Amino acid sequence: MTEPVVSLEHVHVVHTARSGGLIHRDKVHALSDATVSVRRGEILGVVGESGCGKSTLAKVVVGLQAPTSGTVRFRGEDLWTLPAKRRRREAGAAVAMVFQDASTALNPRLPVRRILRDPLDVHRRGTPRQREERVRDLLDLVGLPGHVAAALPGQLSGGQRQRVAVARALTLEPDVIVADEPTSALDVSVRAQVLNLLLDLRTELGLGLVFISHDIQTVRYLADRIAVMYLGRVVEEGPTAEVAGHARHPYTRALFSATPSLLDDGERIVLTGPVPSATHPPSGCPFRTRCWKASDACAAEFPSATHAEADPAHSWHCLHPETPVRSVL
Ligand SMILES: Nc1ncnc2c1ncn2[C@@H]1O[C@H](COP(=O)(O)OP(=O)(O)OP(=O)(O)O)[C@@H](O)[C@H]1O
Repeated sequence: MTEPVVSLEHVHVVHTARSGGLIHRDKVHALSDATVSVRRGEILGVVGESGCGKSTLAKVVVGLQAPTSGTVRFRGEDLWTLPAKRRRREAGAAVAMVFQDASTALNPRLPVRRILRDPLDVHRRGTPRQREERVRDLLDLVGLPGHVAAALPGQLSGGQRQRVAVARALTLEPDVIVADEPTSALDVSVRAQVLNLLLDLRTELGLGLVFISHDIQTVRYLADRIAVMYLGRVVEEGPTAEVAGHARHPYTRALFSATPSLLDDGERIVLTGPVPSATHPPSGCPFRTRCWKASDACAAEFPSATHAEADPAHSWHCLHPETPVRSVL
């Protein structure tokens, strides 16, 4: 297997949030002990409810968010031990981000040509003529006609704008793109086009993709591997067919029970009770307060990873895992 482009090893991100005036500060555990990696040519889907830490994970993967503890490696190098200038250069060259809403992520006053040229100018890539050619190639790559170069973002449709955002992310030829809910602001009719564009780019360029979404069906369609997050923790991870078809963590099972497939038994699990706060997460397994299988032992500590015998790439953190449901076909 190839070396990961980015790998997170036991990464924690703790934010300090003010509450009750200047004196009192709460610690928000946005990401706890995350160990994930992404390689060229593979699509890692990250799923979980709102506030579970998906965007924080995305920012760590692109090098925008420093870990409070743990290690972030870019092509094997410990990113946050590098001097700031070099860190930005390494991160900028390896990974780029596509944000949720291109209408706010793209400068509305700049024509598309300038939006796409800017990173090339800043990083002094090629001659002015080569940069112009690169702009044309980028538009072509994302399926946009050349005349779009002269348009302002506001003159484009939502789908075209998101294609420009993807082109911008590709400008410096990254190995991996992180897409944080890239289609949620789009009409349903154009969502599939943007998703298929991402799939095509993976094939054509051997690009790696971290695809973050709360839409499980989309992640299932797109991803080779899935990481399931709950309250800052990755609770299950593995190949898509294993995680979606033979979920072992009760939370994953509940999440996927809403999207039946031939592989599951069709039982719908409805979670009750509020999602606990990331400021005061429950001790041990954070899911235990909503879990129908929780025992006293679950409050003691977060369970270490168990790996599936059939496929060690499939792992989960649970003391009372689900029995895998096998296909009846
Ligand atoms: N800068 C910050 N300061 C304080 N708390 C933060 C900050 N950024 C994120 N958080 C908190 O960290 C937790 C994880 O947030 P994050 O945005 O990563 O979740 P998410 O899964 O991406 O949510 P959503 O799907 O709603 O975007 C949340 O409780 C959030 O309120």
